[in-house]
Amino acid sequence: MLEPGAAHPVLTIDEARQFEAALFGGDETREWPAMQRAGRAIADAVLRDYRELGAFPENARVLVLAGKGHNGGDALIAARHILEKHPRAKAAVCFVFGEQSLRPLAWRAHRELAQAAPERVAVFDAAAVQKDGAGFDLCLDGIFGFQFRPSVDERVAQLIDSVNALPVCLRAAVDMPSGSFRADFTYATGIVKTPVLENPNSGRVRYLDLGFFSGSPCRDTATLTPAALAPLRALRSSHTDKRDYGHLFIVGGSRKYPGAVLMSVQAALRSGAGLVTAFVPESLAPVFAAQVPEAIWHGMAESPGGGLALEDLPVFRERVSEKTSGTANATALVIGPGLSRDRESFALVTEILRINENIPVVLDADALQSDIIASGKAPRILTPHAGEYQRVEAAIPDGAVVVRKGPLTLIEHSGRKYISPFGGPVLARGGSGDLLAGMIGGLLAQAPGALLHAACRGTVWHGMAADCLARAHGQHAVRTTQLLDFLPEVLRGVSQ
Ligand SMILES: NC(=O)C1=CN([C@@H]2O[C@H](COP(=O)(O)OP(=O)(O)OC[C@H]3O[C@@H](n4cnc5c(N)ncnc54)[C@H](O)[C@@H]3O)[C@@H](O)[C@H]2O)[C@@H](O)CC1
Ligand SMILES: Nc1ncnc2c1ncn2[C@@H]1O[C@H](COP(=O)(O)OP(=O)(O)O)[C@@H](O)[C@H]1O
Repeated sequence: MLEPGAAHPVLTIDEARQFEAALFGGDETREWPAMQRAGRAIADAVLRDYRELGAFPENARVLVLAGKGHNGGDALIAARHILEKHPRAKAAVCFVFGEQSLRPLAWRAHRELAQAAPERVAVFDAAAVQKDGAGFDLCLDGIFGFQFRPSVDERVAQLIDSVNALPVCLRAAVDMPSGSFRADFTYATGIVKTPVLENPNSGRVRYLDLGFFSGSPCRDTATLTPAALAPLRALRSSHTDKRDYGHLFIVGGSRKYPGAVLMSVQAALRSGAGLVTAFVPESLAPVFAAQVPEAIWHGMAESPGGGLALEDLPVFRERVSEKTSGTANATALVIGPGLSRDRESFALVTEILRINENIPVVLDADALQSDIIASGKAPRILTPHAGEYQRVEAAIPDGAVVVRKGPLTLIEHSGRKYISPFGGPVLARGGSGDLLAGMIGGLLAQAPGALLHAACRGTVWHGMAADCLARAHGQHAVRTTQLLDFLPEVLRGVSQ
């Protein structure tokens, strides 16, 4: 179990309906403040995410697609906040079912928007939206909420299709994309509902915590929150030294993929681990030591293929058992980054997994092979991407923590699932996974009994740092390892 607040439940539509009925009892005086909070949270999140594109344009054109109910109200309130922050921005509001169809709270939200910026808000009918060749900087989709039941009527479907075809820099859906609306981001207000996670039109799912939940989630599926990082934000105890922060051993690298293990080591060093020792092919060790002197580099005999040879197994065995700086040996292992598919290296790591079954291990990349993941009994975290997951799925041992990486990373353990609503396509470049493995390993080395915590915390931290990177420099012209420079910012809450 994670600490309270680190994960909030993901609910089915029926559960969410019951939950909201219990929370608000259909009482508009209680619903209105929640709608205000949702609208503000959407505005803040949209403007923050927009930074991945650059500055929000001074003369931004914002298209608001408002349905009849709460989602329309949330979108209208969000538009008001955006216009208040950007005094030259304009909103085109399309009441998809007509202005007269608005329910009381959505109507109130509309009135407040119109009063806040009367000369900058225009009502567009569907035809005006469809004809708008100039396009929009931002579109807020608040047509349907989770009360929506397919199917969408023909007229609305056509409007959504034409909005999909318009030039729009960022498409944001409130709570759930309406029909076929293709969102770049979906902002789940207060509750993440299961269909959002399955909808291919959701884009990136952002959870906006409106304070509905406290305590530990009692559901099988939960969404991780920034509170998962809380322990990393605390001051370290004064009477400590490096021996108190774990010793991570990383095994990997090959002549074919030298860089992957170097990236894992760099990430592990940034995760707070006291000591990091890397076991790499001997031809690589001196170069790596010159680049990253904080790690202890151990050159191992090389196989003819340029991987780690089996011959140095006794050396590794000795290093695992000996004391370093008077402290215990390795407190966690990471095996796999850049290992390559060398038979000897596979044999070596299979044996390494049998040396000490008390040391928890992260198995990544090429170490994700059925025979390897089944070797030994040490507690383990597996970090497969979709292709690797397919390769090893049938062999995953009971009790393993599995970090299923992808656009929406899912962490599975003992029948529970935790999703990470952080990170984005800026991570779609070689090395992102190597960094994640190093971070999870470094966290695990510091708390070797807490596998689930290390997996969740590492994934959240990595994803949030990726978001900061993309906001600072965009998604395109960056290098994977730049993510590491944003790890402190995530913990210290600077300009997120
Ligand atoms: N700079 C470097 O040295 C880098 C080295 N790398 C190393 O490259 C080796 C091979 O890694 P691969 O990840 O290509 O693994 P594999 O070649 O084992 O991929 C297995 C299967 O998964 C598919 N696949 C690959 N990436 C995927 C993704 N992100 N999502 C879904 N399916 C995916 C592939 O098409 C393939 O069918 C590993 O040793 C890895 O550590 C990579 O980490 C990239 C950076
Ligand atoms: N489109 C995306 N959105 C969010 N995260 C992504 C996206 N693409 C990749 N990632 C993340 O980047 C990492 C890639 O890992 P992996 O595929 O193992 O790459 P590598 O080749 O660098 O080891 C994972 O953490 C994955 O979740």
